[in-house]
Amino acid sequence: MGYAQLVIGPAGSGKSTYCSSLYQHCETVGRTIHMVNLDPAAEHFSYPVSTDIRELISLDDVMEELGMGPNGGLIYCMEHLEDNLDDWLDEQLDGYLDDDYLVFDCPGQIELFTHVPVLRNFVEHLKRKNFNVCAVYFLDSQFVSDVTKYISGCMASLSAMIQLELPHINILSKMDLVSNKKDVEEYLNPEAQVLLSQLNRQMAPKFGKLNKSLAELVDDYSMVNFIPLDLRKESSIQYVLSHIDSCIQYGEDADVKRTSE
Ligand SMILES: Nc1nc2c(ncn2[C@@H]2O[C@H](COP(=O)(O)OP(=O)(O)OP(=O)(O)O)[C@@H](O)[C@H]2O)c(=O)[nH]1
Repeated sequence: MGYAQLVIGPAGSGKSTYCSSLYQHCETVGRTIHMVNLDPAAEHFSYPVSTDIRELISLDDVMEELGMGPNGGLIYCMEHLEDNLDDWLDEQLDGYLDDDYLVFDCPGQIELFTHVPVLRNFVEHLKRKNFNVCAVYFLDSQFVSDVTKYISGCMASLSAMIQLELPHINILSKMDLVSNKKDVEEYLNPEAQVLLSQLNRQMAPKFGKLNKSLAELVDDYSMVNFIPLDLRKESSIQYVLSHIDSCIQYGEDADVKRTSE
């Protein structure tokens, strides 16, 4: 059994920075994790990359050789990965041991976790290879400065949840930029009534029915709640990690083995 985090979310939401801080944190506490780059456009890393999609295909090459633009090129690269799950990916995964813990740093193009099936097929492949996988969805805390932005962030996260069908954790990133923590509190576990009154305050009355449906949708999927992450604090990283670990049952098998010995 292997364990994996799939780190997803819009471009610039803080995925790679989280990966780097998580790696450092694990080093400090003496825990081994392996970082996998799934972004064919990435250039610089502040963590050691143990597996890199750019060894299979890079966005630069695709743009140069096929004359594609950055977004079409990225989808092309990811579809190429999908075509190579049984050979390239399996060869990479065979290099890891049972119980290894992988962190996949994904590209930020939103279509990859809304309607393009590449990541879903990628995840299905990992599951067949006996990995317990958790989606870790990043939303920039600046989204909670405005309820309409917040709702759009929730909708994107919901669509990733529905598309990937994985245990799913939402992270509110860049908490160091939030000066008043009280401002975000009501968004961490949002209540339909609070969202609705805020939406109605900002939007024209003709959107009343739409606002009600959106607020109820977020409330119905009570899974749409957020864990705040402040990378300046080790305790905050540890808190997020322990939530993810419990989602993928990391550590539980080891505990069972220890008790039965
Ligand atoms: N203040 C602050 N800035 C952050 C934090 N996390 C990321 N950033 C900044 O936000 C920008 C984007 O961060 P990345 O980690 O590259 O975001 P990403 O989601 O990997 O972006 P893509 O690779 O484009 O998908 C960078 O300038 C980071 O320095 C944080 O916790 N606090």
